Order: sequence, then C-alpha cells, then structure tokens
Amino acid sequence: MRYSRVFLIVMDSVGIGEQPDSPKFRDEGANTLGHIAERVAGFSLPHLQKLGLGNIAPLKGVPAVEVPAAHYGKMQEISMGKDTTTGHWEIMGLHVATPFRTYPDGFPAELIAEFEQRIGRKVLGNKVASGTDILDELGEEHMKTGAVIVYTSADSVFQVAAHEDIVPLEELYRICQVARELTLRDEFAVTRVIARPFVGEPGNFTRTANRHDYSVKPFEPTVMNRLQDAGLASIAIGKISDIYAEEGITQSIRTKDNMDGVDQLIATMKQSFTGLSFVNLVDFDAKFGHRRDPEGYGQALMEFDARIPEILAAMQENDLLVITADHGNDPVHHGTDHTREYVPLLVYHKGISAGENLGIRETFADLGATIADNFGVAAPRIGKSFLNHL
Ligand SMILES: O=P(O)(O)O[C@H]1O[C@H](CO)[C@@H](O)[C@H]1O
Ligand SMILES: [Mn+2]
Ligand SMILES: [Mn+2]
Repeated sequence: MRYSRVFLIVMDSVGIGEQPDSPKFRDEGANTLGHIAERVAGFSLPHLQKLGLGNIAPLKGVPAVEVPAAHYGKMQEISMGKDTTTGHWEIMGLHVATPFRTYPDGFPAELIAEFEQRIGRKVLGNKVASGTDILDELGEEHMKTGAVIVYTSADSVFQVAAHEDIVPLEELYRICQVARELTLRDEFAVTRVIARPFVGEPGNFTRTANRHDYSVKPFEPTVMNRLQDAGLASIAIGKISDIYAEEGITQSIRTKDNMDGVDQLIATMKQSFTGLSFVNLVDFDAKFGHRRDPEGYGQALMEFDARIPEILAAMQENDLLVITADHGNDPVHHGTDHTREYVPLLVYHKGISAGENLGIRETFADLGATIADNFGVAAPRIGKSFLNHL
C-alpha cells in the first residue's frame, strides 16, 4: 500500500472541455470551466492554479504554472451517459455501456396511474422540466390540491417535488420509496428517484437540503465494494452513498452544501483510518450548472478554491488527495442539462517536487484502477492504474 488514505473530491459537474464524442450528446463546444473563466469578471483560482489546474487546459484567469504542485491531467468518460450516476460509477470502475432509460415524453400513463393509486395523491407535471421552473409553474396548484409534482430531465430520474408544509418529509420519502419500487421493474426502469422538497410561497419557492436520492445498485462490484471487503474504510460524504445505493460504504456523512462538504472532508482527515474518504460537492451542479448561472458557478468555484490551503494543511505523510469531476454542466450551453466533457484530474501528496502530466486518461476508471492498485484489491474490469506516476 503506497498511500494509507485517499481523499477523493468530486466537484460535481466541473468539466474542462468537450470530448471527441461530445457532438453525439449535442454538446459540441461545451466547456464548463473554460466558459465560466471567460464570463466571470475577476475570475481566479489561485490555489487550484498552483496545483496545476491551468496546466490541464487554457483557462482565463488561471494561467499554467511553471512547476505544478500536483500531478495533473484530464479524464475522458467512455460510458454512454453524462449523468452523475454514470460518471461516479465509471470513476469506481464500471463501464455503463447501455445508456440508462430516459423519458423525454414523461412517464407512461400506467406507471403514473399505479403510482397515484399507491400514494393516495394525484400527480402534476409528468414531463421534462427544470426543477425550479416547474415549481414556478405548478407549485401553487400543488399547494392547493396536494397533488405531487413529478418531473424528469435528460437523465434517468423520477423526481418528486412537494412543499414541506403540504407533504411532510416522511411522507415524501415514503412516496419516493413507492416510486423506487415501481421503477425497479424493467418496463419502467429509472436509475434514480429523487425527493425534491421545497418551502416558501408562490413566486418565491426554494428547495431545501432535504433532497434524497434513491438509486439502483451498481450492476457489479465497484472498487469501493473491494475496499470494504478488504476491511478498509470507504467513507461517503454528501451524495456519495445515494449515488452508489449504499454499496461499498462503511460510513456515510450527509452534508448541507459545498462548504459543509469541505468541513466534513477535513473532519475525516483528522480521523484515524486506512482507506478512502470520498466527497461529492453538488452545489456546482444543482445550484449553478442546471440554473445556467455562470456568475454563481464562478463564485462557488472561488469559494472552494479558498478552502484548498486548509485541505492541504490537514494532509498527512501517507495521504493522497485527488480532485476531479463526474461530467460537465456548462452554464452558458443551451438547455439546462449536463454536458459531455472531459473532467480535470489533480493528484497531490506531500513531497511532490514537480507535478507530472498524467495526460488524457482514456476513462474515468483509471482513477478507480489506481485506488484499487494502491490498496492491493482486485482491479476493476476497465481502467489503467497511474499509481506508478505518483
Ligand atoms: O433541474 P433540477 O431539478 O435541479 O434537476 C437536475 O437534477 C437532476 C439530478 O441531478 C438532474 O437530472 C437534473 O434534472
Ligand atoms: Mn453530477
Ligand atoms: Mn445534475
């Protein structure tokens, strides 16, 4: 074992430019980081810059440095999807070759009818929508009638929105469990059911941190299962345990927002364990990427960047820190969905004199393969370890 602890940060949706296959996803020219850097006045990420972020791709305000403090590169997604689940599963060694089923025209009437009957409430919406737009459209009617709002997106998601005062949280979670059960059937297959509670008044609704995701289980063991089986820690922070449906996780820590995610990560750095601590910072995606808010996205990146020194200071001799992402979500791109992009890769440990270029990794799974290699557990089916470069 070269490193006794690996700290993995997924900056949700922080892509770094189009892949050769981006046009297939209607994402020609997408560049989450690149476009934010161009659009946001005074944009700079001094700490990520020192690690070598600007050496991966040209970024306005984040120039390349002569001697990067971390190893750097970018990773390509090979799976047939650009959603969170696909990206995270590929990172941990799974190749999602068949795209998850999506519902561009809403869910089948039979599914909705059975769902309504089981939950004892009617459904509003049942279409592709942005989660905030649909509250503006149907939130008031939901409050008047008690019918729940069901919507989907370009992803394989069955999302149920309800006001916390109209449908108590416990009931919403029960409703989502019904949806989960129904959508495990092949004919209605959905990767994730998501509870989307909100509060506020018509015209002024806000979603709360009580979101809850119910994912299907990964279709084969991930590197995290291997770690767990080997008696190593696999600590999940934020949405991680939802994304892997609690599989291969030894401890799960929920978070409220990005900064809480960083706090919880640093708290695990102060614990004594051997294995993985894995955090997802979802605000980049949920609060800014899908909302097509480059300014807010840029500020969130700068806020994260400002925490890097604290993270580095909490690192011990045998720790490895990896910063990456799961897909893009270019806030100046058409629509409100994710974008097919490379993701940045920064790998830091103490004692690096000059960061090495890890190149363009052929799959996100190179990271999972590296983690498996480091801990001496079975390698995933795909992915090449870059441990020998670290
Ligand atoms: O528009 P909102 O509700 O944020 O939804 C987004 O969040 C979902 C889950 O990440 C994505 O599939 C997309 O639909
Ligand atoms: Mn994501
Ligand atoms: Mn998203």
